[in-house]
Amino acid sequence: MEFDDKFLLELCQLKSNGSSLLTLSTTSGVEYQVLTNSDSTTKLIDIAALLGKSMGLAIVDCSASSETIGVMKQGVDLGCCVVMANKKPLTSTMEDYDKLVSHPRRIRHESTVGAGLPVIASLNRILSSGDSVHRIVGSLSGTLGYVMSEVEDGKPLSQVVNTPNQTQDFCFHLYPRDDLSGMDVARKALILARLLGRRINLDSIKIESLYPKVMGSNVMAVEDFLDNGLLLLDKDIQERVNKASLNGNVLRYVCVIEGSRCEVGIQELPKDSPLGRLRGSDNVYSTSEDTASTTRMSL
Ligand SMILES: NC(=O)C1=CN([C@@H]2O[C@H](COP(=O)(O)OP(=O)(O)OC[C@H]3O[C@@H](n4cnc5c(N)ncnc54)[C@H](OP(=O)(O)O)[C@@H]3O)[C@@H](O)[C@H]2O)C=CC1
Ligand SMILES: N[C@@H](CC=O)C(=O)O
Repeated sequence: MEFDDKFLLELCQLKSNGSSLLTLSTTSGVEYQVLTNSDSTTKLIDIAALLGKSMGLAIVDCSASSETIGVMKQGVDLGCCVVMANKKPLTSTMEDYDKLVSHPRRIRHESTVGAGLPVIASLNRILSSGDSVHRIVGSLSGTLGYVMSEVEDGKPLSQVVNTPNQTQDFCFHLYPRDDLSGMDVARKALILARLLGRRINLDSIKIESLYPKVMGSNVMAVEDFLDNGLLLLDKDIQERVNKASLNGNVLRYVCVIEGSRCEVGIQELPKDSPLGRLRGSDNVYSTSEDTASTTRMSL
């Protein structure tokens, strides 16, 4: 069935208001069904069993949930193709990862790293040509890129996070700490490291969070974090920005993968470097194919 523009617009408006798709009630006349998680899992598996092997049915995971891991793995077993924007299945255990990538021609997850940049395709191309990748450096979070640009322009972090943003294609909504903890970038780093053949888990990655553990989601409610917690961070980040600026540098949230090193965190970088020149939510990704960094690909 094809959804018409009116219906799709209603869906977009619902999500822009921060509501759940489960609350959908449309006047567009389109026939649709809203399924709870357990209903949708059962239906999906039934359909996958029917069409997976015979038609190469593709299951698409556009959630940000860990709950989809089981169904994606069953889909693979039932002969389906799997397509993911969701990073969580690919950053679960090595056992889950091995299952998901067990048929390389049947998995695609281009937007898990670099959003619209063809990062995964380019990296796979280099690796399948037989070249090895020595180093990856990138600014891989549109959200943290935007935050760093805004604090560089003198805005307090609390204001940047709390102000709805009209010009960017994201906003801090229900889970601001997914990005601010560095966890979302760490997941991207893990996906890249595993593509390079590293058999590591999330806990092997050194992650710098923009807030202390006492402001974590298991300690502080999201409203408290947004209204009070962030205010406590403003001074420190502004001091770091000013210190970098005195050296002619800027702060960027950077992912580095090299040898056994895999880390994500704030780095002070020259203003005129590829990452230093970034503004707003743009991403930059660069690989070096030899230790001297003379053979390089940048996106
Ligand atoms: N936004 C971006 O620019 C980019 C996003 N991504 C990735 O794409 C994914 C989606 O991002 P985004 O659209 O911003 O995230 P949202 O949180 O806005 O949307 C996630 C959707 O998934 C639904 N959902 C959550 N859990 C389940 C489940 N168990 N089964 C079925 N559906 C579920 C949610 O339902 P409900 O409506 O009920 O909450 C919601 O509609 C994320 O993994 C993100 O990291 C990747 C690249 C860029
Ligand atoms: N949170 C990411 C988007 C989804 O992966 C970003 O800020 O780039």
